[in-house]
Amino acid sequence: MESSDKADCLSSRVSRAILKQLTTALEMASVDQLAHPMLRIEAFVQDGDGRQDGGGMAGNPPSHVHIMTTKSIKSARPKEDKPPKLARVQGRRGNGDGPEITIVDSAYSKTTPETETACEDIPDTDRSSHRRSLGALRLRAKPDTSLVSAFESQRRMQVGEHNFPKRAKTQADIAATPDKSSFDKFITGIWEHIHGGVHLEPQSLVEQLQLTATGAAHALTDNDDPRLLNPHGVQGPTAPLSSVCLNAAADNPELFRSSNVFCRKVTQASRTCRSIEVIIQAHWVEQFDSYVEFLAATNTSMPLGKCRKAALMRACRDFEWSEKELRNKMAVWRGYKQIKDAAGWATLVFAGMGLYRLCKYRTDFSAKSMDRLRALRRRIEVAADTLHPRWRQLLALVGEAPERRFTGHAHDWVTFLDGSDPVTLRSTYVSHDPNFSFQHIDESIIDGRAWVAEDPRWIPPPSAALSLESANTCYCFPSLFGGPRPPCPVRVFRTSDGRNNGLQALVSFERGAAIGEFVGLVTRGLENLDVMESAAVKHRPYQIWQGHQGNFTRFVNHSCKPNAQYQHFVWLGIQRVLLISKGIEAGTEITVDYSESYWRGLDKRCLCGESCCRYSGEGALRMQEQVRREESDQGRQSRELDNRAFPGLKRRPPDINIRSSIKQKN
Ligand SMILES: C[S@@+](CC[C@H](N)C(=O)[O-])C[C@H]1O[C@@H](n2cnc3c(N)ncnc32)[C@H](O)[C@@H]1O
Repeated sequence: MESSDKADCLSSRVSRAILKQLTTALEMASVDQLAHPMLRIEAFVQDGDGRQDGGGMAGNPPSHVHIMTTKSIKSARPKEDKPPKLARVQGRRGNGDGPEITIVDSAYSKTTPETETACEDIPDTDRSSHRRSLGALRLRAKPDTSLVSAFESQRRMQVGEHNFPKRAKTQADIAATPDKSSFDKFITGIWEHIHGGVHLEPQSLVEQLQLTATGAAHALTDNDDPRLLNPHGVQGPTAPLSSVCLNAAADNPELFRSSNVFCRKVTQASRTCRSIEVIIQAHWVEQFDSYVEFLAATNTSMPLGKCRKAALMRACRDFEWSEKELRNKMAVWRGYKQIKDAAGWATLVFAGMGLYRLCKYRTDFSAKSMDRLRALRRRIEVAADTLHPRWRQLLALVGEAPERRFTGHAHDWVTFLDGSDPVTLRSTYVSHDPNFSFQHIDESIIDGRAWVAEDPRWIPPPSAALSLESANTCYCFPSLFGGPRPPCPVRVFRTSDGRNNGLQALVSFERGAAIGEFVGLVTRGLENLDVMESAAVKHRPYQIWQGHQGNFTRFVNHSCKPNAQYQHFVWLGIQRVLLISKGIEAGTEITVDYSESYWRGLDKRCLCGESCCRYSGEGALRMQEQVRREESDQGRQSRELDNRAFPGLKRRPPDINIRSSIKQKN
């Protein structure tokens, strides 16, 4: 008899014996009392060294047989009573050297007890079906492919050696998965946060309001009374939250004002908290690294990897996070540290929400990007120190010096595009003007000696009514004149081509946007100096001079292909000269066309470097010659005067003249 047949017989005998024992033990007259009786036997046969395969143990390959049978032990039933079929799985394990493992499940037997008992007498032709119906014990040399194919159309789960059980994605699954909308993500986010690691503790909020808002938020603003944060006078960290908030209706100006200030303070405080969060997290990564170094130094036999693991495990316990969670967070925090290393703490403190995304997805952490950040470092620090004088107080939390490095006005510093240390504005002028001084102003100052008590920029109402300039319809006006002007995102920088300083746009300005107003001393009669010439009323020209007073427009250079222009507008009856973008990319220099009347007869050459440059080299000389010829034309001279008086009406860009009255040498 073949070994497989022997196993079948063995299976039958064992089944019968167990069945007999079971019916006695369970005091059953017959298994027919059971609705779906099944018998399942599992047996192992292996070498006596106690090893099993698959465990990665060294030594001889295991020589064992693993036999499982799930056997129906009840006679055939009517079709409608059949229990649902179980999955039939047939698999093989082993490397071919030793006996194989065969697993066969048989759900429902059509065999009768008689056929089971007479196994030796079964004709060869019936044996395969007999074996299958028994789902019997067997040793199998090859898998029975007939079994596999018989169930190919059924749902099958597989457990691979290393895979977690999963159902393969079908093409239909992929096609049916729509992109999640932002709203769906928002809802999912709520569930994730409610069930996730968010800790909202109102009492700690009170502490934050008191400690952070009065300390750190106050650090970011100069002039507000921190007591306004707490209009109800919270005395200590244990005060209830209700005593902090404003719960009365704002039905009088004072309460409304308190509410405004309170809301602003809390908003600033949460912004400050975000800054604190990122610098602490970047700093924690530094501390983690130094703790790993400490472990490596004190345990010389411990490999660095193990030191890291030990530090991580220690941190996981203190954070009360899983290793996976901490590792994920740490990857982001390490990004913060890298950015801090390249561009300094100010970059982290003033980074927006983009910082998290950048560090989580590491979208652009190339060496080139880091070099760009390094070159920005000093420019960011100048802006941070001068516009937020107390921001460095936050650095006390990470053991850094809180003293600011760059004092004064933001434009008292000249920065370098290559990232070199900034220099003072004064130092860039003293070589040609030892008495150089510059006062930063937001509004023009009327030169009393030139204009006594009147403002030459004033436009009388009848004339204003006729003028297009009086319409005040430009959308730029609210941004420039509708409230406090925020500092303009521009920076004075040192040019590398002999034009001394220039003005750089830190953000992009869309075409038509007002960048700022040309302000300075409103005077008249100046000669041999760079001035803006204008006139609100015909035959009453005035000059705006930025020699000692002005704003950032003072540093706008000329280009023959400019990306901005000066334009007249009238605001509340006063003519203004605005610097308007023609479409400016972030990081580029802001330039205007000073106009022909500026360069005419000037013993300077234009250094704009544009291929269309009109005032340099041969072209410039030809232009100057032509200008000389034109100047002899008296009629043209008077037309020019008109144009200067009403540039907004009669001339389009360049419509304002910066005029240098330096006399022509000949
Ligand atoms: C209004 S200021 C501009 C800022 C100036 N570069 C500075 O450092 O103060 C005008 C002066 O800048 C210089 N300048 C501006 N544009 C120039 C250009 N395209 N070529 C040469 N010099 C230029 C000239 O010296 C001019 O007198």
